[in-house]
Amino acid sequence: MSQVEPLRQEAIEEALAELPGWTYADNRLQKTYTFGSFREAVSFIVRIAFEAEQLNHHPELHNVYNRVTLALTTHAAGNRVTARDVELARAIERIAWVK
Ligand SMILES: C[C@H](O)[C@H](O)[C@H]1CNC2=NC(N)=NC(=O)C2=N1
Repeated sequence: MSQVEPLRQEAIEEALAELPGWTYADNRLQKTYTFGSFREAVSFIVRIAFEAEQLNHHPELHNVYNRVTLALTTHAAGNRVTARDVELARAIERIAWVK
């Protein structure tokens, strides 16, 4: 399936141009979101969980109080960034804007 092929560096950079705050490092797309409270941060995580299940693609999640750090990579592509990670990052951006 083409979606599980690793993206070329140029494709990753193109995608990142439309994903403010996201970076590419260690074969992952990463971003840290900061909220007003722990409750908001956990709410964000729960909404991501539903989206991840819909997409059948799951982020690595790390939470400290009001911060949530996400790392996206595709296990099925040998832990490389694929179009599925870009799709999930876009979905997460939409979720982050809905308060
Ligand atoms: C069977 C199922 O499609 C796979 O296990 C899915 C589930 N979620 C996944 N999430 C991520 N991040 N990478 C995967 O390769 C992946 N594979």
